[in-house]
Formats: sequence, C-alpha cells, structure tokens
Amino acid sequence: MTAEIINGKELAAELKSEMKEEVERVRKQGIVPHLTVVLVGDDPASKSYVNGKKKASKEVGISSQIIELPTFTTEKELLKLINKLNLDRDVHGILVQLPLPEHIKEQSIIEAIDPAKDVDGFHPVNIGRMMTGKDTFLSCTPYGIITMLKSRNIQMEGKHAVIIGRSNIVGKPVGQLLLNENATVTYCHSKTPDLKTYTKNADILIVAVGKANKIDADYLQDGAVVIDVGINRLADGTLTGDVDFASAKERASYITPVPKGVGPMTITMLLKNTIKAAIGLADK
Ligand SMILES: Nc1nc(=O)c2c([nH]1)NC[C@@H]1CN(c3ccc(C(=O)N[C@@H](CCC(=O)O)C(=O)O)cc3)C=[N+]21
Repeated sequence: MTAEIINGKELAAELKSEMKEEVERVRKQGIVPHLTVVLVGDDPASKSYVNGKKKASKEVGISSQIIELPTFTTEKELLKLINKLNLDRDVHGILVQLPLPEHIKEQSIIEAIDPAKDVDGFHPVNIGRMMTGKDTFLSCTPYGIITMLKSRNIQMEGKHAVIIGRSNIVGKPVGQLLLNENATVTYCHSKTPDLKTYTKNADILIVAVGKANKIDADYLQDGAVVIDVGINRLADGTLTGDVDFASAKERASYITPVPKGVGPMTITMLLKNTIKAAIGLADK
C-alpha cells in the first residue's frame, strides 16, 4: 500500500482562507483579533517559529505583536508583563514561546496567563476543560492533528490509537482528544519496552519522540494512519520528522510529512484560538 499524504500546508491554507473571511466579519463588528507573542532569549529556532506565527496572523487579518525580551529577564519581570497583557483589553491572545530560559519556572508563567487569553491551551483550567470534553482552547498541535484526521474523514471511534511520547504539550493532550473521539488509546514513551508490540497494533500512530527517523515500516500495521509530530534539524540543515517517511509511506494508508505536515497546522490552530478568544472576550 502507498499512503495518501496529508499535506498540512495545503490544509492550513484552506483553513486560513476561511478564517480570513471570519476575521473580516468580526472586524465589521469592531473586534480586531490581536495576538501578543512573548519571546524570551535568542534561540534561533524559537525566533523562526515566532516569525511564522506573525506571518500567518497577517495572512488572515489578525493583528499581532512580538515582545522580545533578553535571556536575563527575571521571572518576576515576565509575570509583571503577563499581568499587564491580561488587563489589556486590546490583547485577546497571549502566547509565551517555550522553552523559557532555565531560571524561569515555565509552570508559573503558564498559570499566570488569563485562561480566557490562553490561546496555547496550556493553562491547567483549559487542560481540565479539554479532559472533561468541554468547550475550551485546545492546545494547537493536538488540535491540528485531530483536524488533519477529520479532513480525510478518518474514523477515530473504536480505533486503536497509539501515541509515542507523553509531553504535556503534545502526547498527553492528543491522547485525551482521541479518547474524546471514542478511540482506544495507548500511551508509549521512552521507558516502554518492546515498542513494536504496541505500534504493530496501532490503527492510528502518533509519533512525538524527537528522534529523527525513529519509526519505519517495521513498526507499522498495514494500512495504519501515521502522524509525525517530530521536527528534527539534521547537521546539513534539512528538517526531518520522527518517522522514516520513505519507508513508512509504503505500509501506511495515510501519512503526514515533515516539513509541511503538523507544523503549519499548529500555527493555524493558534489563529483559530485567537479569533475564538477575541469573540469570547468581546462578550465580557
Ligand atoms: N508556547 C508555545 N506554543 C507553541 O505552539 C510552540 C512553542 N511554544 N514552542 C515550540 C513549538 C514548536 N512549534 C512549531 C510550530 C510550527 C512549526 C512549523 O510550521 N514548521 C514548518 C517548518 C518550519 C521551518 O522550516 O523551520 C513545517 O513543519 O513545515 C514548527 C514548530 C510551536 N511550538
């Protein structure tokens, strides 16, 4: 079997053109959706992601601002800024780019953001709402993954979804969303012995391990749906996922590439959350 490729960049473009119209509509009601991105330090990868967010916001008519702070910014200073942004009625979405420098406790920053402006969906209140299946801001990568599956009408109900990786921003929440869709969910991680026993039984395999080309066709059941969340930059500068694409696509039914897969969808869901935040806050 040769898999159908789910191109995240193309799907993102379709969704962005729909969102552009929605932004035009809300702008007519006097709401100008605004996203503030806070970047602490000068990690080149973070800078490039943040610029991607700014560019995508512009494409759909969302106003955005990047606040760049030096690495030596203290936790207290950052908390003060967040508090100011929480109170600013013109700011609808607040995103603090992760990872933060080591001297800043990420969790205190995440918990300081007003849940109504938490377009990343990382605040414990929003995670709790997601777990209980309530309307909320879904974390962007998991939300993007579910949107990719739905775009191809891939059935989740009753299917065995296996997730490799248990991070708070990808693995754990994507499992919850799949469970909400009535999939049977198995979490695997770096301490799981004999990974193949699990992956071989996966109808849907979500790979978020951060190791280039770790999963090849040998790990897959025939016809599996393979979602590659990895972004690994090789020594020669090329970007590759956690899945050996050339090998896996010969056994999968659907597969997402890297680049042009989950990454562009992550940014697109952030825009969707920002519009939702703007509409939600306007009612307050
Ligand atoms: N608070 C916070 N929220 C995030 O959502 C967040 C974060 N911190 N920290 C880092 C990760 C990573 N992330 C990506 C988004 C888009 C691409 C993306 O668009 N990638 C392109 C390639 C981009 C390139 O060429 O470098 C692609 O896969 O086609 C990748 C990675 C968001 N993150």
